[in-house]
Amino acid sequence: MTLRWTGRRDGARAGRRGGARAEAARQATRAEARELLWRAARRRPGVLVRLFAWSLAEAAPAFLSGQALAHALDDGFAAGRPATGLAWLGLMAVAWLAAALGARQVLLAIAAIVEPFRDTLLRRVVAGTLYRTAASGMRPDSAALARLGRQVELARDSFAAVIAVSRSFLFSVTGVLVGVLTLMDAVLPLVLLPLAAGLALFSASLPAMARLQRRLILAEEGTASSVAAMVDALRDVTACGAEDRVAAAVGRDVTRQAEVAKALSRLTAARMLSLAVGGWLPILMVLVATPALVRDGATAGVILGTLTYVAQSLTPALGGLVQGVGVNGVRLVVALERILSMGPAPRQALAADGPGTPPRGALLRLRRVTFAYGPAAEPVVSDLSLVVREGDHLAVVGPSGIGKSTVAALAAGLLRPGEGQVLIGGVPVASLSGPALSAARVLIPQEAYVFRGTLGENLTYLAPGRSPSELDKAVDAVGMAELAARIGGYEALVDPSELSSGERQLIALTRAYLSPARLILLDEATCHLDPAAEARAEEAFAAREGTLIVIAHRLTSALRARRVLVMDGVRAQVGTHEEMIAASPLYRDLMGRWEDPVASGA
Ligand SMILES: Nc1ncnc2c1ncn2[C@@H]1O[C@H](COP(=O)(O)OP(=O)(O)OP(=O)(O)O)[C@@H](O)[C@H]1O
Repeated sequence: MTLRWTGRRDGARAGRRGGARAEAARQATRAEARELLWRAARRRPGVLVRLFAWSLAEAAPAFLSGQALAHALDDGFAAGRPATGLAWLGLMAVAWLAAALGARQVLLAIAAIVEPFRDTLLRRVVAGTLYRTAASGMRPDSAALARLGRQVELARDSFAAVIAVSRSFLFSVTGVLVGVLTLMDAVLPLVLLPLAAGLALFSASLPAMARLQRRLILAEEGTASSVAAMVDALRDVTACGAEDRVAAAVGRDVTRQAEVAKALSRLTAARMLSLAVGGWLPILMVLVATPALVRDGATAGVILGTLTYVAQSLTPALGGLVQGVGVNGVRLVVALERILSMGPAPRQALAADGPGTPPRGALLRLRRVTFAYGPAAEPVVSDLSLVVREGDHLAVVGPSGIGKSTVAALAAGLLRPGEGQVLIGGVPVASLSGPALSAARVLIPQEAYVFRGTLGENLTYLAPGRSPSELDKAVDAVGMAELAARIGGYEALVDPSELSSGERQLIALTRAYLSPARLILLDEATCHLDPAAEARAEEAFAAREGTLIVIAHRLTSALRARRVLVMDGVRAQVGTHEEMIAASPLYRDLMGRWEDPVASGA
């Protein structure tokens, strides 16, 4: 057995690397977000064509309103031909009707783009949660799932809003500019130049606005989370007399949120300025330039038509863009970052294609393995190399949260390393198909899976076709004979809700014992058994052919193992119990505390 591990890095170097890693992760997440949005937009070209066509219909009033009013005035009412005037107004009414029809179809087309996008995100969130639950062996975090579900809804709504407003702006502005040009080309610069200036102002304020909007979303969430934590623990807070401290801590979050909101409202003034310049200045410029325009041949209708274009179409479209992109665009980016920073899509993370047959042998090799739970997170395992030979029995010990379960999940191929490689029997686990991986190793987490069915079905779940005598041997070896008799034998139905946690563990252990896998990983899989039952089960696995790795719940597991892997956060050391007592202060300390009831506080 060999081992190399640099452990978790600390200090300034780690901080710098952490910052660079976080930035790289943010860039990668953004690139992935862009790719997702782009894929969603072009997934159905037919929908895009429909969206374009109905957007034209929706923009009809933007193009026609000024023209219709100008003609209604010049050729109709001012020329004493009210019927002509009314006809032009009627044409405008038809354009509004077309726009109403178009608006409905536009909404349907946008829904056809954003709903599959939402489904993709939701599938990813649910599959990711299931995958992480399987890898960690813990209960699914339903609160986190609900939070991510809300982010998915937010992303869907914001995406829809961004498509709606940017599309509406493009079509309306094109309609207005073409309309103004056909009324009188001399008027065009009076509209176009302020519009360009307004857009430039808006673009310049956008990065700062996006930053602040992002900070506001995070601050709102921070306040909500600290208020929820306070409310949940209200009795504890009162019992400890910590009301003032907790109120001050929550107050700091509220103040932080208020400061960001104030800064954002100052920037909102800049946003209003861009709207004023791009949307209202053209009106002023047209009014001021009216005498000159009249001298150049502009009629009252041209002036009225131009003002209608600006006030009725251009200003609302610009306002929609400023509001829609400034707020919804940022919300979309933040929500996507949240969802994507959960980690890689499960399909990337799990072993998939590859040999359908399990590897020969159960030699486990971790080659310079580094793993972090999120793209920006500090690695839990860093540059770990480990060889556990066929037939070995290794116990993994270390303080809570140091990464023992993570190492077990990496060894079992449930987590894929960010760097390095895991091999079972010389074959990279990442290349094994699901069935081959299942046949090569079994990992039992704390939470044992027992389903409604017969005891025999539960025990032979990983090894169908085992004979009753084989079952008897396994049941006897692991120490569940008494339980099997109490349940009523292999044909008796098992109701998981009627079993204790320890009884469920015994069933899962016997199932693993019966499986063809030659590599067994017990991740605190005996934590609900009493010490004697735990010893019996572990000894049964140690006597079984193959390799055994035990994430120790009690330190007696280390005494039973041939080798011990001690993880202390800086280094990982491996050796026999005696070697570890001599070499590892942490191991000595753990053993000392365990053996000395006063020190251990027992
Ligand atoms: N799914 C996850 N997402 C993010 N962080 C995680 C996840 N699972 C574990 N962690 C973190 O990784 C670190 C190592 O966790 P791990 O469960 O491997 O430790 P452990 O040594 O097995 O702890 P314990 O003895 O308490 O079970 C911890 O800081 C934990 O909070």
